[in-house]
Amino acid sequence: MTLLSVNLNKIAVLRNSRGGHEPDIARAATTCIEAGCGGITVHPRPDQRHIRPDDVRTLAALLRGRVEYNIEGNPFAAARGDYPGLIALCREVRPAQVTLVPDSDGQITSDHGFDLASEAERERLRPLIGELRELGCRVSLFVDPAAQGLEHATAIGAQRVEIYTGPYAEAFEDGHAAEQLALCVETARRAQQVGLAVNAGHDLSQANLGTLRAAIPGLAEVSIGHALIGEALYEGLANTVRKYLQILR
Ligand SMILES: CC(=O)[C@@H](O)[C@H](O)COP(=O)(O)O
Ligand SMILES: NCC(=O)COP(=O)(O)O
Repeated sequence: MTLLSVNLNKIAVLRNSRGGHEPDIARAATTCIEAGCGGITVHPRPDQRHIRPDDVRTLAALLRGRVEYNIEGNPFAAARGDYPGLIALCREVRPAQVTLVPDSDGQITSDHGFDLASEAERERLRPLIGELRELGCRVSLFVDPAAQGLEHATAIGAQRVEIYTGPYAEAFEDGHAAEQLALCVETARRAQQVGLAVNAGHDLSQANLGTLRAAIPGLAEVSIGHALIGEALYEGLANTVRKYLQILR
């Protein structure tokens, strides 16, 4: 069973474009939950272009005891304005899972994972992972499709990795996904071999998800936002979530 976690960033993009409360994040989350999703993902960023700290708090209250809450983001990005930083938000709301992502300020979206072959990178992450685990959060690290150094991830406390599927999705669209898919599959295999559970995400869609899912045995979770919310414009949010769940059955 692969859990579907719906990323609501793009609902917040639309809302923020006008100010006000619509479309409403809580209503969108409730719709996804009632349609059967297993989790909700948000990726707050210091520039608050989409998910804001208050959204993180609202969703925490709404999701508790219902579905998994996955908060993604860069733990090293500085607090800015009323954005207190990723770790501070996690201290407040204690999500089920925190996915650490090494994206920089102002980056249009995530485009690479942590370099776990680098001891310096690992030592920066180690205390943060320790604190998050003490808070009761499961910790996942965003990694490249051809990630190296996975064998060190459990030693610093990580329990999962999320494989960055952007290159796979791009290759799929161009009709030659085999090479990128093989990288994801091999990374998943090596991660599982060292005791890490495997998540995947970025630019997954109804078109490319089934192939990825079939190729990675034991895929624990996919987090999907951009394509899913786009598809929902045509098909409705609940229907779209159900279609993803069909693919994951
Ligand atoms: C880690 C990842 O791939 C997603 O969280 C992606 O970065 C979505 O974030 P945006 O919606 O800000 O692009
Ligand atoms: N972790 C990936 C995610 O949450 C959603 O990414 P995308 O589907 O918006 O590209």
